[in-house]
Amino acid sequence: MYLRYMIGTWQLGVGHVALEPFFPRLPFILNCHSFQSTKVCKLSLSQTKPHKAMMTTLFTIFLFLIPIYLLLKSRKKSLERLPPGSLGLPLIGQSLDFLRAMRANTAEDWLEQRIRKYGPVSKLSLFGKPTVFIHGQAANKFIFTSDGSTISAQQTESIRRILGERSISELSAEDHKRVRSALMLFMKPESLKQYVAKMDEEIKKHLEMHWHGKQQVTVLPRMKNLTFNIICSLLFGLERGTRRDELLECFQKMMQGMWSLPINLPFTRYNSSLKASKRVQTMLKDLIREKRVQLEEKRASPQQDLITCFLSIRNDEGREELTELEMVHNVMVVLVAGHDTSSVLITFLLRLLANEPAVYAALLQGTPKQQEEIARSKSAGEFLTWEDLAKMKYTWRVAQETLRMTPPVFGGFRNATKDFEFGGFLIPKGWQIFWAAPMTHMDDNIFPEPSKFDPSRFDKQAIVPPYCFVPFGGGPRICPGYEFARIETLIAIHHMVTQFTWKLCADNHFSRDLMPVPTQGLPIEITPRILL
Ligand code: HEM
Repeated sequence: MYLRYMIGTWQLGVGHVALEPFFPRLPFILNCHSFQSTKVCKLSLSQTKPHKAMMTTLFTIFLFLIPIYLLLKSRKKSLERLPPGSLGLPLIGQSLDFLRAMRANTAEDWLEQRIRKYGPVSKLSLFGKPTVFIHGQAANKFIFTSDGSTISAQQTESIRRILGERSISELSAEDHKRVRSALMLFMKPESLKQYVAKMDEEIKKHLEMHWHGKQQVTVLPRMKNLTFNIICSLLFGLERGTRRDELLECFQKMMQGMWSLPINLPFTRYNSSLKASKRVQTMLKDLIREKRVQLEEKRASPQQDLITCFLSIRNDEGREELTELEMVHNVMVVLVAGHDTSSVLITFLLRLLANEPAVYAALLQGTPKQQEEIARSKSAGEFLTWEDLAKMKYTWRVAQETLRMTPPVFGGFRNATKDFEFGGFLIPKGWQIFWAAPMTHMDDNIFPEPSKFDPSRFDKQAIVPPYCFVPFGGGPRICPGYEFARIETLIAIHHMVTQFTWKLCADNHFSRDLMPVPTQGLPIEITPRILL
């Protein structure tokens, strides 16, 4: 606003009409320059030498002012084409308001208010950067499918400093494809099939240790622990022990400061997050080096875990396809992207099943084959198989509906890599673009009666319009952990519903930090269940 005001004032000062009082002879000077041969002019020029000097000075000033005038005019034009809204205070912008709304679980309303006030495209400032908020099916499609020449997926500088500049989310074009295909080699369904039994074992162990013999469980922290352990064991081959505990401790510190204000002073959350990130990186480097030796000595196999898989992918020259830094940063990003999200999904599924007895009953005993029947078909100690998971269709629909109503990832950012137009507005190079999943998930034109929990919406995937159900994002950057998350969620829910019943001990509210967090982490009272 201040800038606009200044430019407006400038314009008045140098504009054609306003200039005349300051330079009453300006038309004359111009005429002189262009028509020196006219009689009047010749006469005038020959009159006095000081007069001529003054005119030359004024002419020089004028020539100097023209480019400034044109620059400011085009700037003003650009500013006028920016989306409506305010950038707020420098650095802080609307970050605190937004974080406050997230914590109060009113972020959807906060965004709706913006839409009512400013329309479908508006500007604001989040996490230290000017930002444009866009929403809806077309906006999602644009965000998820635009290539790096218009927008890039880079995280904010503050997050990049924690997660590293070579992580998949920072990379674009060929680099992104190269790292993503390395990741997908391990994360594709055909590969993950082999790990169903291992995941099953990890989940059973978790229930034995933390659920059986207990009357109360606080779900969210337990699930974070579980999903962290699953990733450590399956993706990094890091089994239970002090090393895993130390990694977990550092990792939790790192996560705590990720979405705080990026002020790097000794007492800030951000500062301790940066320190924890350094420690996590050192630990991962050590792990990678150990695994490299194990592979060389044939004590490990390429398919053993994600790290051995990364180390075994070779380029045309026979060298490792990913640099060591890329391995470290991508292992970190998988740890962050994979463990919090899935733990939130499982937690909110347990909350939902406590609140919706009919859904719980259908999931347990419905037809065709649901969880109870699948459990009955297993002998003691036998692990679930890929085929068992294929039968859990209703459970996954319930999970999808949970993801629609409470997406673990509220939204995300992209960066404009050049000036471009969206919705008739200019989005300048360097600005962030912010998308939010609930804006389509809770749109009653897309999902009628959006506040009603209705898993049948996902009976036939085809009826959900594209780019409207986006808990896993979309396009070339769609979550590569989708299948991994599906498998661990189905196995966890299978064991929980067949071995326990539960009821909530606290109220039903939740806040967002940025992930959804139920009151007190969702304490539940559990009772063991016997299969008949
Ligand atoms: C319920 C569970 C999960 C949800 C809701 C979820 C959600 C998302 C979303 C929305 C994105 C896209 C962000 C964007 O486009 O800006 C994403 C990307 C990503 N996710 Fe997930 N995710 C989940 C589980 C996982 C798991 C289990 C892993 C790994 C083990 C994982 C790894 C990743 C990675 C590496 C990316 C970045 C992909 C890229 O930039 O190409 N996610 N996830």
